[in-house]
Amino acid sequence: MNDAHLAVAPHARDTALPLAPPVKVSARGLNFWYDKFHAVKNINIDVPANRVTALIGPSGCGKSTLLRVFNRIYALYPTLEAKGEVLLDGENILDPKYPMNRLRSKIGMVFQKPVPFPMTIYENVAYGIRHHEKLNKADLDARVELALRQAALWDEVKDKLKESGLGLSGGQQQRLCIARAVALKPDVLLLDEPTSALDPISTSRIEQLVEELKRDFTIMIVTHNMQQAARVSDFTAFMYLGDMIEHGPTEQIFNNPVKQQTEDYITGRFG
Ligand SMILES: Nc1ncnc2c1ncn2[C@@H]1O[C@H](COP(=O)(O)OP(=O)(O)OP(=O)(O)O)[C@@H](O)[C@H]1O
Repeated sequence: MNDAHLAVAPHARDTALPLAPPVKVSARGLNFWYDKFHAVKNINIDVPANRVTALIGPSGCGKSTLLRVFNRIYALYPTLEAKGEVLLDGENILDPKYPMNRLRSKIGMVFQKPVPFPMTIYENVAYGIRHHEKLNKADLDARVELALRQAALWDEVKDKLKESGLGLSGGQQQRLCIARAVALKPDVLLLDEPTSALDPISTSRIEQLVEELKRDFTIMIVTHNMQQAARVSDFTAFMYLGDMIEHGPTEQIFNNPVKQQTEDYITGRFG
């Protein structure tokens, strides 16, 4: 990949959106260890509300690890440790006193491989809602429909809600996983290489969807694909060996990076 000046999506300069969006999530002095391995090093970043922030960098640089720390997934494993803060609207979600249930409803995550639950399409979406809220049947139906619409899947599945989610195509399954995540009305959506298992048409569908979803959610996306980062994100952070080398508006990172390492990566000199 040798294109130093990737096309940056026009939405990055969208004048309909305010120029300086408020900060939704901030990492402050964030470090993470897999046992003794220091995988994420002293990260400080502000993630703007209702924008897409892409994490890029060569394989093993810590992108997915950082994303998962934002969802405190590591807390399930005793040898994993995070230090520092992740502030969501000013509250530290890494504080063990911050309830996990609340965290799961505020920060949704979608993984690389679509993994629907082995249940109906309807239940895939309703399951999480029921866990967090008590709704009557009509309200639950409405929430399931809304989530499937937000995930741009409703028209394709509205006549087969009682069929298994596993019967959908890969791209549809990934949109079902997105519906499952947005159904809880989270503030933040974390997308970990959401298109890497998908064909080009499904990939472009999801990219289009990400553009629509940022009206309602703050989005962080890990991607291997620099063109994808340039297409979908408003802000980009470049990581290398656990450090965040540089972050800023996507247009600046791709066209006018400050650090030599960023330029080398963007221009395909390493990685
Ligand atoms: N469960 C684990 N136990 C120990 N080390 C791990 C574990 N998961 C990841 N690592 C290490 O942490 C570092 C960061 O990994 P991570 O998966 O976050 O990188 P990445 O930038 O997302 O890579 P990729 O683009 O290849 O997915 C790597 O050196 C990796 O080997």
